[in-house]
Amino acid sequence: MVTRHISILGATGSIGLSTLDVIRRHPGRFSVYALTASTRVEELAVLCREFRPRFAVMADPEAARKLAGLLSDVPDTRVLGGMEGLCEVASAPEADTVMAAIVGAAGLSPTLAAVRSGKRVLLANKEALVMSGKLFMDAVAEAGAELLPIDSEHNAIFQCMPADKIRDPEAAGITRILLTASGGPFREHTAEDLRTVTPSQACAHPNWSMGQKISVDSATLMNKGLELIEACWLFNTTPERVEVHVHPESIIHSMVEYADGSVLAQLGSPDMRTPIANGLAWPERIDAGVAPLDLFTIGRFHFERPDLVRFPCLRLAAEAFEAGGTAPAVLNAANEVAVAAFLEGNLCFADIPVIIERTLVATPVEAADSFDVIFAKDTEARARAREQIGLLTV
Ligand SMILES: NC(=O)C1=CN([C@@H]2O[C@H](COP(=O)(O)OP(=O)(O)OC[C@H]3O[C@@H](n4cnc5c(N)ncnc54)[C@H](OP(=O)(O)O)[C@@H]3O)[C@@H](O)[C@H]2O)C=CC1
Ligand SMILES: CC(=O)[C@@H](O)[C@H](O)COP(=O)(O)O
Ligand SMILES: [Mn+2]
Repeated sequence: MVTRHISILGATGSIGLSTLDVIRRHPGRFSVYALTASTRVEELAVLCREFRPRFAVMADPEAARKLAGLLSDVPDTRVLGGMEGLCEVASAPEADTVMAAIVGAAGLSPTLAAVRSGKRVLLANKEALVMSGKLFMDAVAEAGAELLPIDSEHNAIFQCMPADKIRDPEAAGITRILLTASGGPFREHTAEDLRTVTPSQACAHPNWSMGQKISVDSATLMNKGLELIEACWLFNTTPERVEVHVHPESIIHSMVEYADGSVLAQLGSPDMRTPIANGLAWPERIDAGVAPLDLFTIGRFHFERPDLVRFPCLRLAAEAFEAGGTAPAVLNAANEVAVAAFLEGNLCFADIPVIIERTLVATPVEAADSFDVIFAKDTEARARAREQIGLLTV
């Protein structure tokens, strides 16, 4: 058994901690090369004491100074700071695998650094791919990186496809991808109710325990919109061949339909350690610490169509993908700004799609010719989204 040397970007988050839980179960198989976080210094210090990585990186330079102080008696671990430090550990030759689990656009540069260094990249940070689409996939191909989907739906789809036809589903006889969605905590709320829901209600996902930003995305259905775009890039397909099925139990993580009428599905308890273990050990299977599925207790599965009137974010994402160029980067930036404003109590939940739509209208689409164009659009769209929030709240 060859030991994999892993850098975890976003180690203190929900995906980061689940990744470390799987690694903890297989001491000979995995070794931790680097752990990174943004501001949660104490949490990263505790993880460093347990896993003894060669590097620990705080995106925030002041936090990096604090971490160096906390780890002054841990000589095995060198502390770095800032985006430079993140990119350095993501591309270091000593690591062969990178878990990309930073939330949002902040993950794009370090994830890209890992891709360009030809690593096995375990992609949880869907925003990086949504923002840069073709540029990102071209970088994967050019560097010969091994991109494995960690997002539960995409990992399920990956498991239901022949491994050598991931980028050529038609050649595999695949006719459709059935992307499942829980519907989020407000699936049965009226449009009126959606005006008064709180951040803590939005973050209380019915089935998954996740970070705040993705939890709000699940509640607006923007998560499914981002995942629709993610599926199109990962599996080289079009939105017409991806159909969202609301499945409130979150047990079927997605399905793949074949020309002969077969539909293959991947099922499991809603626990991210399953797709994470799949990516870490692929093509082998290892224990993830996940309890066996008890279908007798679950009893029934339900399916319904998404309601695009109450949850317009899914429509907005499909339209941005259709518009192409920099539109998905604008969608993503506006969503990040709107979700942050909602979490801070400065925007009503029902106005999240309003801000995104107005930002998309106000920001001209350009050809996505380079990553520089994407980063510039991201900055421009954030400023426009903040302007729109200001207009709405005066
Ligand atoms: N949670 C889940 O089950 C799933 C998550 N994903 C995706 O995985 C990614 C991570 O999600 P999740 O784990 O829930 O998020 P969390 O908010 O729980 O964790 C985010 C991690 O990123 C770090 N971080 C935040 N901002 C920055 C920044 N500006 N620069 C560098 N690091 C930063 C955080 O550090 P700190 O702790 O210091 O703030 C933390 O380690 C997202 O893209 C999400 O969409 C996909 C499928 C499922
Ligand atoms: C665990 C995971 O992959 C999340 O993206 C999850 O899918 C969120 O659930 P819904 O967006 O389906 O509510
Ligand atoms: Mn998902």
